[in-house]
Amino acid sequence: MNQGLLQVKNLKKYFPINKGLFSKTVGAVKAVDGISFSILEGETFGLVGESGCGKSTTGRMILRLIEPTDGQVIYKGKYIQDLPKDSMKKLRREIQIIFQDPYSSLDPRFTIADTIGEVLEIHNMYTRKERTDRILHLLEAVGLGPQHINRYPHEFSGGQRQRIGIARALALNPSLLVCDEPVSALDVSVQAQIINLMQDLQKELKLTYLFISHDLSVVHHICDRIAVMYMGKIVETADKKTLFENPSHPYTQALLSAIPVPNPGLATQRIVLEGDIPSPAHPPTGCRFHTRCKFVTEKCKKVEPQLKDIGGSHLMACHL
Ligand SMILES: Nc1ncnc2c1ncn2[C@@H]1O[C@H](COP(=O)(O)OP(=O)(O)OP(=O)(O)O)[C@@H](O)[C@H]1O
Repeated sequence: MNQGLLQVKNLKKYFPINKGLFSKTVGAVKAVDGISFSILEGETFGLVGESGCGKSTTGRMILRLIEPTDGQVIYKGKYIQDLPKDSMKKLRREIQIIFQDPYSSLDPRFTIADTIGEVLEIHNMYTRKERTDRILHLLEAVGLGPQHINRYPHEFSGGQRQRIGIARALALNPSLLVCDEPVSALDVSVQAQIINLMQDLQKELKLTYLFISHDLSVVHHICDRIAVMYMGKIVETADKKTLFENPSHPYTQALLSAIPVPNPGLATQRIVLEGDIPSPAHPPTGCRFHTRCKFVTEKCKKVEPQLKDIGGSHLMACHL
């Protein structure tokens, strides 16, 4: 039985809002506000939603780049917030990140050999001679060649730079990759190449992906299961087929209605979301989506809906 590789339980991140000469805390941005999900070994789990809904903050807490305000992240049965420093260093090998913009995460003064070599060196992996072999092997795995090893980031195209970002993330043999909008900065044709590469690598190296994206077409390509986030909360979770064929939350329905459909016969009417996204510093009462929902009732304005199983592990948080 495939146990969850990673579990997130009631995870929260509130960023304090400080004002005035003495930086007094006057409120908080509720970036992530009590979310729970688990990721199974070998799957691609998508986290989708509009800009600012808390996707990247969730990813950063899983990597322990920032500490949660509350809740737990459990990796292979271990509570990562409780891990001592040396165990945390080992865990950092197992959970790696691929960024949206590899250019800003690659040091322009470093060649590719330096960039990947540094990661191996920090973790005391391989001897100096073995490191070069490892880097060549990684470059080959991501579709680059030995001729690239001594080149600098500016000598590569966007797609090639993302390949380098992937090679660097794979250098320590991780199990879980947090992929934070990994193809959003690329042209559509290059996006497809990178997605295909990621899928091939996943099979070959038995990787598990948390795939963060605002783009449902991309998520449709790569994800097995998907959680839809709105203002720090998960509003719906389902396997890909269920979510795309039977979206149940009005927010998911609106997001899906906005993506181009390959077969116009299947096209649904576009649902236009009313109004702007409210500020996460002052989230609406009751259901956070009620200010933009065309099915809103009095109950939605007062009572916060809980995420409930509506059948076949399809979870949804809506009063309707
Ligand atoms: N360090 C921080 N301090 C204060 N507020 C923050 C910080 N980081 C993120 N936020 C706020 O938290 C909310 C969630 O941000 P987050 O980056 O997680 O969203 P996102 O869904 O990943 O969106 P995007 O794709 O635009 O990055 C936003 O309102 C953002 O402004």
